[in-house]
Amino acid sequence: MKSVEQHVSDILAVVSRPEPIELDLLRAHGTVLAEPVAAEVALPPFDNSAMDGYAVRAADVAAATPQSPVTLPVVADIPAGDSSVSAIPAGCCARIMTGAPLPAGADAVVPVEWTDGGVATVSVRRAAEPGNAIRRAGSDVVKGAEVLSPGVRIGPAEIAVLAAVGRRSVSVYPRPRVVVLATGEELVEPGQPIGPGQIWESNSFMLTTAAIEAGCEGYRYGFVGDSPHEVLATVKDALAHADLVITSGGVSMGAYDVVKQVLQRLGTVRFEKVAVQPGMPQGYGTVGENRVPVITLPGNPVSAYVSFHLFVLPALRKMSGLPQEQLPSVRARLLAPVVSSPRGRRSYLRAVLDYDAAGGDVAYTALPAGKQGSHQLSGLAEANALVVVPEQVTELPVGSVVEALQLPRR
Ligand SMILES: Nc1nc2c(c(=O)[nH]1)N[C@H]1C(S)=C(S)[C@@H](COP(=O)(O)OP(=O)(O)OC[C@H]3O[C@@H](n4cnc5c(N)ncnc54)[C@H](O)[C@@H]3O)O[C@H]1N2
Ligand code: MOO
Ligand SMILES: [Mg+2]
Repeated sequence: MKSVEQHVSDILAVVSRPEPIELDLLRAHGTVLAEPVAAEVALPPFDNSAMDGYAVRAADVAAATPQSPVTLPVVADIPAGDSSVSAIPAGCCARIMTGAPLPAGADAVVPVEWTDGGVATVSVRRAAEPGNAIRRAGSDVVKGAEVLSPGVRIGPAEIAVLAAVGRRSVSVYPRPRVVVLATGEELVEPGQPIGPGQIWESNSFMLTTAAIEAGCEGYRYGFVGDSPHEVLATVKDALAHADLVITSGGVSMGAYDVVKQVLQRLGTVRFEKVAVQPGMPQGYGTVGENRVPVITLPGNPVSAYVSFHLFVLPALRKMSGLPQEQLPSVRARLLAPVVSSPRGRRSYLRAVLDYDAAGGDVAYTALPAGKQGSHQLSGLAEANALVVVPEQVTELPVGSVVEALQLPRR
């Protein structure tokens, strides 16, 4: 059987990072930056006041105390955005607001709270050190400095930085369009009644939303039955709209597992067994004239979920322009035993990971969440981690220290 690592690297070989596009700032939210961004001007661009108060020469108010305040004439009023006051003479001051340009001649700002708030003259009760309440030009960013590097995901903080350096649009990698198609004759749309032998379809909903949470455009193509004709027609149609097609179901040994036969006809897709539990039957390749990458996941719901995190996420990262990165991994102490894990396959058990302040160098506990069968979905919602049981390990007592992969936060 093939290793998990080999399967990830095989999948990464069939997907590629797209050419960057220019997007308006708000549309760029959630995408990955494709260019280094530098500040064209210093930030702040000019010396300015950090407080509402009076721009003074520190020397003029050096003797001010509550008992003997210093009174100065107010020769100008400087709101934010007003650069008309170029300088103040010695022995005078200007009323100034937060963010307003500091006039030449002034070297300190006295907050209004230290004064009587006068308009024509002001009485200052406290001395200000030179530089008090002044934000110097370039004290945030010097001119020409790189403020963002390529490969970062653009969230609100990055948007703030981009806007603050004057960018209205940026070069980013387009969000991958991920089309999800489930297969299975037994499937029924949720909301419709189910008959004997039928179940409600869930994988395409899970996979579509997981792709969206990973920053992609996710399209649920719904599901098709197990007729080769139907699967073929639907996959062909999906290809026109996809940078990646994810299928669920129909990849194991069953007589009606048609995904295999259909995709082999449409392109170069390999179907293999990966040494993992759950998620053993896997496929990947490219299909159609445009060689659209396809990843075929097993139909068992938990297998599809775990496979998404192990095999699809790395592909989505590459296609999004992100650097490769594993799920965050911590060491945790098991709160319940692992009774049996298949020899030769690495198990991923969904678990509840908790911080353990008393744990010393093992700072987490992990409690396997619910029943662990590939069809047993119910424990998934409470799980926030996958506990890794290595290939050669078949059981683990309570208290064993294990590796736990943290699932993306919701
Ligand atoms: N003889 C063998 N049988 C099976 C093997 C094997 O090696 N030899 N592997 C087992 C393993 S492991 C898995 S995992 C599954 C994979 O099956 P398929 O990918 O072929 O998926 P299906 O047969 O279509 O369905 C499996 C299971 O999952 C349910 N399912 C499928 N799609 C959905 C969906 N969209 N929403 C909810 N549930 C879904 C389906 O009803 C089946 O119960 O094969 C084992 N068998
Ligand atoms: O490998 Mo399957 O995913 O055990 O159910
Ligand atoms: Mg099957």
